[in-house]
Amino acid sequence: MTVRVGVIGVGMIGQDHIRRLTHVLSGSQVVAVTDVDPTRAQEVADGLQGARVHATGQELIRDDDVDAVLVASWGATHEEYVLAAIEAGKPVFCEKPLATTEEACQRILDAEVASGRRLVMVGFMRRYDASYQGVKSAVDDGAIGTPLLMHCAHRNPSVPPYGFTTEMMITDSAIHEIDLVRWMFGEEVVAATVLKPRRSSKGSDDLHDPLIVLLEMGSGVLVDVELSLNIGYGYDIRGEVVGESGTASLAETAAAMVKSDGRFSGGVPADWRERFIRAYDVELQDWIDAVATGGFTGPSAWDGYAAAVVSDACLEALRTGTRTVVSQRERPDFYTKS
Ligand SMILES: NC(=O)C1=CN([C@@H]2O[C@H](COP(=O)(O)OP(=O)(O)OC[C@H]3O[C@@H](n4cnc5c(N)ncnc54)[C@H](O)[C@@H]3O)[C@@H](O)[C@H]2O)C=CC1
Ligand SMILES: O=C1[C@@H](O)[C@H](O)[C@@H](O)[C@H](O)[C@H]1O
Repeated sequence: MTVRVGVIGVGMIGQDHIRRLTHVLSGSQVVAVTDVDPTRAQEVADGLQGARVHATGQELIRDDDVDAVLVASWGATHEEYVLAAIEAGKPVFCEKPLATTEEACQRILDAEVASGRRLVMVGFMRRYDASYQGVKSAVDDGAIGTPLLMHCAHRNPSVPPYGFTTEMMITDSAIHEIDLVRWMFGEEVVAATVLKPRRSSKGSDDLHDPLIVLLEMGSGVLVDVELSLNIGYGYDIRGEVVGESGTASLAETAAAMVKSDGRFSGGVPADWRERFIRAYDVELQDWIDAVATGGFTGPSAWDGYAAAVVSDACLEALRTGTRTVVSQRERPDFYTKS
């Protein structure tokens, strides 16, 4: 079966996912697109054979020729599309974040549970990255003993000078580490603290860049996340778990290390598209395969909700400068199989 996909939001990642669905992966075809920028939607459709442009996301979701929906519009718009897809009984891949508030995520959970079918997958692609999977294997196998700490760095070369706020450093960027550590350690984050180091002059005046986020896991594992969103030199994602008897770290990602003239050097990825290119491929193929067989896979709406709750606690910690306890609702049995 070829899964006929409709894409809502055809900006950077929407177009990148369309490229992989069309040219890299198997079993799917992009048959419809929409965007609040109709010119952009038309340009993207023009590059696809026979894809139609819908005036709205709601219209695209109702299209009988669309089997499954991919949401890649701005975070605050995700809720209405995910809810509409659930109502239409269509599988939906939603880019992170699932929604921007805990309340919005709760509405999605309630709707999905009421529908009786697992339809939502959230785009936390780091779970599909081979290097993160290697670190997780070392943790799970006991190769480094009981885990105690994790150090993470999330460095973007730059973010737009307008429109990218300090809060988005949490909701848009740190949300990846928030999901990652829940997956890595198989437990929940119970408290969060956000520290504001000396401010970089490279970001806009109202951006407090960098930040340090401290996440306390239920078992006592402490995670520190450095968020530097105007680091300049490239897109650099780092992670190291410290255990009682060893450490496990993400490897460097350069394809080659060149040694010459008494020096060594290797490339740093330009952006998330380059760094996680394989992870996005594997993630979306996994989704297409699950949709084709009527099953479900990957990070669930519950994972999206759990990350949002922690993200909200981080925002509170950022506002108040204090350690903030995370409290989440009881996990419905519906999500036990994840
Ligand atoms: N998993 C990952 O590593 C990444 C995930 N993302 C996520 O993907 C989403 C999109 O991000 P980008 O592509 O970077 O942004 P973008 O700004 O490049 O693209 C978003 C597109 O959505 C359109 N749009 C906005 N509101 C809409 C609405 N109500 N209905 C239809 N279209 C709408 C915009 O016109 C734009 O074309 C965000 O949720 C972001 O957090 C983005 C980059 C990487
Ligand atoms: O999701 C992403 C962006 O939206 C976000 O702005 C970046 O900081 C992340 O590294 C990238 O993966």
